[in-house]
Amino acid sequence: MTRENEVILEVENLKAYYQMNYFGVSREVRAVDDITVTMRKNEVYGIAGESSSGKTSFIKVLAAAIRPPLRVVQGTVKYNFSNGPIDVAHATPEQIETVRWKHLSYIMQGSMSVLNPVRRIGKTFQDFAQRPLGLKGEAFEERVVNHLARLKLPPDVLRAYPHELSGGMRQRVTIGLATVCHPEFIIADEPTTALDVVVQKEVLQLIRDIQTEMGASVVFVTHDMSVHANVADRVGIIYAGRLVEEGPTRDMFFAPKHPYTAHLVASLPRIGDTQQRPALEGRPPNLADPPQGCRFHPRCPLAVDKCRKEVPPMEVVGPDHRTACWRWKDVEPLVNTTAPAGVMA
Ligand SMILES: Nc1ncnc2c1ncn2[C@@H]1O[C@H](COP(=O)(O)OP(=O)(O)OP(=O)(O)O)[C@@H](O)[C@H]1O
Repeated sequence: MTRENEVILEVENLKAYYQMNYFGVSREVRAVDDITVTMRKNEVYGIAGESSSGKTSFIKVLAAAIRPPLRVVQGTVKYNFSNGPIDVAHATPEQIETVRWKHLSYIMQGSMSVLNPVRRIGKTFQDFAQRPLGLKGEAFEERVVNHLARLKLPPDVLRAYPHELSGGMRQRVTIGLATVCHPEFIIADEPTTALDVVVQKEVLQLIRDIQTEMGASVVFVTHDMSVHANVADRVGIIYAGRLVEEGPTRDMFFAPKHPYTAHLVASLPRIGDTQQRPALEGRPPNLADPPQGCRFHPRCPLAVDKCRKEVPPMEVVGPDHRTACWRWKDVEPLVNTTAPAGVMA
């Protein structure tokens, strides 16, 4: 087995719910509902899906950043790190500390939420990285300055407060924090949202370069399919708390096997395309009371009686390609075969 095919993360039957109690009435939001997925060393895995589908909740569990009311109610999240295996869904805070930043790092949504507004960037680097790196004084500073240079950030950034930097610089600082310890697994939530298009491209290229250079695995979330087309090796689609399809990026764009993926892909602009794009009717379900059977059935143009009653299992439909749809053989791409921006025809 080559290093590329080695498994770094195995998620099995993961369920994570928000369990709340208001004035004696309990409510459960099934944000992550029975997800099984494997990720490999050296790969970039993109997670897509519309707002409130559970993407952030899922990667919070992967990042061992679970806080009440979110709770893991079933399943395992096992990493095979170089310092040994760990199931972060059931590990103690002390065990998670042994992998945090050095093996597993997390770029949260919105860089300002990680950067303390009243702390200089240099201090934040100390808080995050000094202990995992085991370096002090000049040796630590040299390591950080060299790393910042790779991210095209000057050393005086370390003396700045977050508000003194531009949005793009702040995002690069956040990527710097998440990568300075050379982690084996990097998790990024919407790393480019709220940045302008030019900076977006720069930040994506940076994540790609660092990933290649360090041989790390990256899982990132964005609802923007064109980002997946440009960056991901494989893409997983989440709908209403469930993984509904995953496959090599190219196959997902050219031969989707789930009607929801077909809609997401069709929403991408194509050069010279004058075709009317079919709109997806309806709204995603309430995760406190999801529909029976396939959760996509109320919006699905292919739905039959079985879809309303029985949950479709994940089926292998091609090399590295799985889908959870009773009617996957009837799914057709919704647009002509012109490649969307960034996807090689
Ligand atoms: N702290 C919370 N308490 C209760 N419910 C929550 C909480 N955070 C999220 N949820 C609910 O969990 C579900 C999944 O939300 P999540 O943020 O994971 O989705 P998402 O796909 O990341 O959305 P977005 O793209 O808008 O960030 C939604 O129904 C949301 O309302």
